[in-house]
Amino acid sequence: MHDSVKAYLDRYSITPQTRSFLGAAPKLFVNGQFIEGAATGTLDVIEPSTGAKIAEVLMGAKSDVDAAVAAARRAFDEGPWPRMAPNARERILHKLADLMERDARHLAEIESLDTGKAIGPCLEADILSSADLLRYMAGWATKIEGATRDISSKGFFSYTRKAPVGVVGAITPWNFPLNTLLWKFAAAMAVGCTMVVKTSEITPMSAMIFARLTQEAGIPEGVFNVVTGAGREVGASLAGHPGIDKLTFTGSTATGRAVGHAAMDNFTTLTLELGGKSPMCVFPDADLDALAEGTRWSVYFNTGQNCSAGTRLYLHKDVYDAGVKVIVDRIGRMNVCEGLNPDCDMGPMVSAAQRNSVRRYIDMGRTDGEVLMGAEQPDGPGFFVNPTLIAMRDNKHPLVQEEIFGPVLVVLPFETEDEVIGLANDTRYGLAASVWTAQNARAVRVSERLNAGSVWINCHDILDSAMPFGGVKASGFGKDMGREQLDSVLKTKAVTMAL
Ligand SMILES: NC(=O)C1=CN([C@@H]2O[C@H](COP(=O)(O)OP(=O)(O)OC[C@H]3O[C@@H](n4cnc5c(N)ncnc54)[C@H](OP(=O)(O)O)[C@@H]3O)[C@@H](O)[C@H]2O)C=CC1
Ligand SMILES: CCCCCC/C=C/C(=O)O
Repeated sequence: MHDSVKAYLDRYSITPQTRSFLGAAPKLFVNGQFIEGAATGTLDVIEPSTGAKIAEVLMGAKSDVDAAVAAARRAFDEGPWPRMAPNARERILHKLADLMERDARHLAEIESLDTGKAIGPCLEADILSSADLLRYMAGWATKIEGATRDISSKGFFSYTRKAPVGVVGAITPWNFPLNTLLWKFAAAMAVGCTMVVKTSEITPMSAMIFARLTQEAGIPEGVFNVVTGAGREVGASLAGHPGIDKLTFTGSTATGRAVGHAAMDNFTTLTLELGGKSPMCVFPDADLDALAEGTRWSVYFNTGQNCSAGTRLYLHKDVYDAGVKVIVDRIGRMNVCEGLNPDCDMGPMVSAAQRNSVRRYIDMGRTDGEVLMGAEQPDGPGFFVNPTLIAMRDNKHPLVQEEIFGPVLVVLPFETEDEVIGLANDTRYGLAASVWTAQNARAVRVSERLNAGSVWINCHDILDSAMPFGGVKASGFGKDMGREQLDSVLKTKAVTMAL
């Protein structure tokens, strides 16, 4: 391990579990075993606050995906998991949530070291919220119901029967590695599916700890499998694998399109949770302090690496200056530093490539807009980008239309309700949006007209295990979380019996 990372770890009292995990390279998890499989080599895992290598991960091969899918298939076709009493599955999932809570600090440390996340928010938003989702979905295990349909007048008795869809393939991103894995895992497990997950090669570590916890909780072998490796190899072979029954993906719109085509070639059912460029529409009567806090939580939290971040701010002209001021005051106080620092509000970007991409957008903003905050970038080996606010005029500009995935907020003025709805909906994306006003009637009216999967009123990015999440248009389709997700991991059979 590089001296700078050793010194970084020594500055904070990390758990012994984290130290020992970093000493041993994570392996693939297939059929209940940690194996090297057919891995062709390793990939360095880079710690973003120092820019130095912290671990290595195995580069799995296509044959590892085949082995993992075969294990998941056996576990589904012959194993106890889909066949056990639903309340037995429920108990195991609650035990797994207990274990996540027991090891929450360790999981948060690993997630922070892998992604650069600020440890405090990471503990809450990444780890504990994932355990909460597991408990929420565990409760559904005993509540999967079909229905009877009365066609007795024709001399028949009919009912529907819900059954687990089968083997679920999941491809997860690097911005919320464990959390998005749980977004896929919890519902699938509750109803009795089995699963193969391919994690992002940038952030593979928390899934490995989670795999150990699934063993400890008593999830049978083959039910949950993890194959690390490159997207273009492991990810592509999982997406197009004829042995999976459902593919669920979170990531970029471009990759989502490719995996979607691959899945459709096999008639594999599909959930795509893709990019966003979510608008915040702020009317003159809005609570601007709440708005500033909303931008902190949504745009700058997680260094802007959040698909539903409210990164397009439309401020009514009457509160334009006041809105900008309150945001600059609030966000300017954020502590941008290394993620393990307990006082960290915002850590570095996940990778040098992501930092460079964000800097290119900021450079564009310097030329084509007016920088109101940030933009100057810290030196040093870590992948830091300061919180940035840029005034723009042209709604068609790439800074206003493209997903930057960094701590960069663009602000534009508007005058009328119709105008802001037009501006907000003028995007290829449709993941989320928010309305900020003291008038309930206006809030509801505007929320009805915003074309997005989630609309928040006087808040942004308030997520809950019970609320479905997923977009429209180039933000994808299908839902994670909420009871709405269950249908995506179930198949419905219509049964009719002659009386
Ligand atoms: N909606 C969201 O939450 C996310 C959006 N993004 C957006 O995407 C941009 C680029 O990030 P990037 O890491 O490239 O995101 P990707 O969409 O490429 O990565 C998401 C997942 O897909 C995998 N993957 C990559 N290529 C393929 C493929 N051909 N077939 C199957 N799976 C594949 C990745 O693996 P691997 O990492 O190994 O390549 C990762 O596990 C970001 O700047 C951001 O705008 C990114 C992440 C999450
Ligand atoms: C406060 C936002 C939490 C988002 C958690 C998961 C994000 C998923 C995504 O970006 O796709």
